[in-house]
Parts: sequence; C-alpha cells; structure tokens
Amino acid sequence: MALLQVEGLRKSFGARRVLRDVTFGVAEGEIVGLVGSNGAGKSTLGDIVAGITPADAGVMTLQGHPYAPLSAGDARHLGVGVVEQLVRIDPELTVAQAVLSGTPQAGRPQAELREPAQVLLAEVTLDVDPDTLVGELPHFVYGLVETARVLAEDTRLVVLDEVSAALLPVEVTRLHAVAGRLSRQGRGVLYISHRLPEMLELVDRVLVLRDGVIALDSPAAALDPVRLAAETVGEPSLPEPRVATAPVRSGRDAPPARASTWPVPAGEDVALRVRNLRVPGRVEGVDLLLRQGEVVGLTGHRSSGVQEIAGALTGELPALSDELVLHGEPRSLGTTADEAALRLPAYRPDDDAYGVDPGETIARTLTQEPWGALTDIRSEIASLRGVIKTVHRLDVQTLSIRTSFGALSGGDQHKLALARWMASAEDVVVLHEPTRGLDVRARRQVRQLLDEVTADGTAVVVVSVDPDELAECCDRVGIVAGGRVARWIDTRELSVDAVRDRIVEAATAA
Ligand SMILES: Nc1ncnc2c1ncn2[C@@H]1O[C@H](COP(=O)(O)OP(=O)(O)OP(=O)(O)O)[C@@H](O)[C@H]1O
Repeated sequence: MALLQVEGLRKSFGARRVLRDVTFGVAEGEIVGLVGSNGAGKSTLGDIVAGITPADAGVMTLQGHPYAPLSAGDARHLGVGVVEQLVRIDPELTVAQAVLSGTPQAGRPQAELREPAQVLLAEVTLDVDPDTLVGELPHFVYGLVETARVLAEDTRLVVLDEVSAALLPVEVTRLHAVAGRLSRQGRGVLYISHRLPEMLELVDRVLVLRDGVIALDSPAAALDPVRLAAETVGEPSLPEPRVATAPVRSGRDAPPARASTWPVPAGEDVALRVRNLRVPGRVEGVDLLLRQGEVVGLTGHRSSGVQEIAGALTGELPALSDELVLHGEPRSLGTTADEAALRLPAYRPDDDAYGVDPGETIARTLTQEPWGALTDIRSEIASLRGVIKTVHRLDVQTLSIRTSFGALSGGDQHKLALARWMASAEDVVVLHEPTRGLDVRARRQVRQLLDEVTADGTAVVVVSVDPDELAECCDRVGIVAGGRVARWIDTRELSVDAVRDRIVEAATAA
C-alpha cells in the first residue's frame, strides 16, 4: 500500500493554472525526488501535501485513509511534516525551542529542552548550541534546524523543499544520511531540489513536474543528470554547458589560456590586486588577482575563511593587506570611514527576501529604487517595456507584471532580484551563490547575465557552496582552507563534470 497517494490534484492562483492533474504515490521507506523548472509548482505541491495550501480539486490518501489536512498543524498531527523552501523561524526562539516547537515539550523551560534538542541536532549533524537564538544563526542552517524539528515530530512523510540548496557537498552528504535513516525507519521522503547530480545519488524515484502534470515518473537508476535536466525543462536535449577546449564564454573573447599557477603577473587589464590579505585570526596571506571581465570563484568549508575573505573585500570585516590596487588606484582594506577603503558591492540570495518588498508588484520592484512615484509617464512606459522584456527573457512564470513579487516562485524571485541588482553592477562585484535554487535553464540565463557584465569589463567574485555553480560560472576557482587559498582550479579547459569532481576532491582534501 502506498504511504501517500495523490490523485488528480489541481491548483490555480487566479488565472494561473499551476497544477492541472497531478497523480503520484510515495511508498513507505521510499525517497522520491520532485524536480521541475522554476515556477513549475513543486513548492505548491509540497505545500498541499503538507496542509499549508489547499488544493482546488483532487484526492489524497495517507496509508489508505482519506487525507485532507486543513492546516500545517493538522498535517503534522496526521504525520506529515515539511521543511519549507523559504524557511522563516522566529528569530527570538532558542534553537532548542525551535526544534521542539511541534512536540509536547514545547513551552517547557530551556533547561529541559537542551538535552532532547541536542540529540536531534546531532541527528542532522548540526553543531550549534541549543541555547543560541535562531536570529544569531547563519541563514543556511535554518533548513537543518527545521529538519531537526520535523524529526522531533512523529512524521511518517517528510517533504524537504530545497533544503540542500545552500549546503556544501559534505553537508549535503549528511542531509542525505538523514533522509536515508528516515527511509530505513519506513518513513517516506519527498525531496525537492535543483541540484540534480546530488539528488540522483539519493532518491529511489524521480517525478518531473512539467506543465502542471507529472510528465515523467522514473526510477532514479534509469536517469542521468543530463537527461534529467532536459526532462525538467522539457527540451529534448540540452547542450553541455561547458565543453573541453571550447571557448567558454560568449559575449567576449576568452582570455588566452594561462598556466594554473596563480596569481599571475599583473598587467593592464587587472581590475583588482590584493597582496597578503589578512583577517586577524581567520585569514592569512591570501593573494588575489582579478582581471577585467573575469569570474573568479571561491569556495571552502564554513570555517575555512572563505566568507571572511569576501567580508574583507566588501568592507564588512576589519582586514589588512600589504598591497591593494583597484583599477590601478591604491586602496585600503577595513571597515573604517576611510574614503579609500574598499567596499565591493555584494549580492546575497538570502538577504531578507533580497531586500525587496514582497508586496510590491514585479513592475515596481524592477523599476523603482528607492520606492517612490515615477513622475515621467514616458519613462514609465519605457521602463515597463524593459520590465516585460526582462520577465520574458528570464522566463518568469507570471501572467502579469502587476503580480506581487512575493507571489512568484522562489527561483523566479531570485532571478529577478539578481537581474535588478546586476543592472547597476559596478567594476568589481561579489556574488554569493548567484544560481542557488535555479533550474538548469535559469542557470544559463544567469551565466548570460554574467557574460553581459563581464563583456563590459566587470570582474566578478562568486562565493559558493555548489560545485556545479562554480563549474558553470567561473573561469577559475580557489579552494580556501585554513584561512588560505589552498589551490586554484582553472575551469576553462574542462567539462563541468570534470570541474565539479576536482572541486569536490580538492575541497574534501583541504
Ligand atoms: N500565493 C500565491 N499567489 C499567487 N501565485 C502563487 C502563489 N504561490 C505560488 N504561486 C505561483 O505558482 C507558481 C508555482 O510556484 P511554486 O513556488 O510552486 O514553484 P516551484 O516549482 O516551487 O518553483 P521554484 O523552483 O522556483 O521554487 C508560480 O508561478 C507562482 O507565481
């Protein structure tokens, strides 16, 4: 008997028909992957299963019994838990309170919660003090705190919506171990992700949601990442994004191949050169050289110093260097009010809903900064045309640019926020995880955006946990370990698969 059976599910938002006729089952102990392009309706489907959103039509059964939850609480009570994509946890709660919020222990004194919370945190291999306030945690661990919460509740089916999106490969492996344990306990898992190669290593079966129906229901063993990517976006085949010896980027001439020793001697086209970058106690002796039009990736474990290097470049952390030159001009590092201090602009996908008001329309989100009335009707028309063009170009799933930004799918919000941010990109910028949560086509669109800005000479530092993202976006990738760049990988002559393998291998060894 199926643990969960879903028949003929339908859901529309206004005129937008998201789920037209969705039928599938999840068996006990089965891990089922749910994939689809941005806006395909994956979160909507997960939310219906988890009682967060009501379906318009269709029938669900849980262990053979009719299942029609009226709320998330109702679903939890019936044994279905969800970790939502855009996790919001009350920042005033302690981690222990958050983890045990759905259990009979909720409301007990902190001293009584500490130990049971510790056990659950260990299960998701999250090394944080249960007394810490949630608001003090970095955003990427929210999904793991929520996963621990779901484990605390006696769930039979767990929906994990993009929990892996912000995790390092080693953390994804641990998350997969948690999913494996759930499966061995006979629980079912619905696993939503855009990180297809990693997902295929975990799941038993894959569902592709396309055009409002399950367009493919296949054992994972019968699929590979390339075929699955093509199925996801409904294209018969997708070209390899980067092939050996081919010029990597369109929109500009690829620089001549350089030896993989790094940094290379500085020349005319240097955008930024930093010698002996130090962040006291965290980073030591880092040399960076960015050429105009170059995309350089940085990755490493949480304690490697990679975030501190980025923080030094954006002026968020006090830092020192022996030499710092931006476009030929000497500059300094640090957080002082010093005019010459370097403060590279940075984009982060998890910055409080992208720094955008979710109630604003798409049109206003893209055209206005700061919010305020446009005075010139002609400029409004011109910019609205630009908005429509951007929305079409980025394949944003909406019927109108008057739709509120917050009603867009997570991936569509991210694409538009990034496009808006990149429109005012300066000489040298830092992008944190620019393709997080994006489908395979959207990842290419982001690469196109990168091609456009780099063609104009902008140099980009990409800070990421995702080896595929680094492989697809960057000309070279620095593996940071122990506060230093332990190794540079030149990506331009390699296939994405080869680059991913090297990054994972180097990051694991570091
Ligand atoms: N509350 C809402 N009001 C209006 N439209 C909505 C609402 N929730 C979702 N939608 C629309 O439903 C569609 C599906 O959204 P959903 O978040 O389920 O997509 P998704 O497949 O999870 O995408 P992603 O991969 O980007 O997270 C989107 O076009 C979105 O705009």
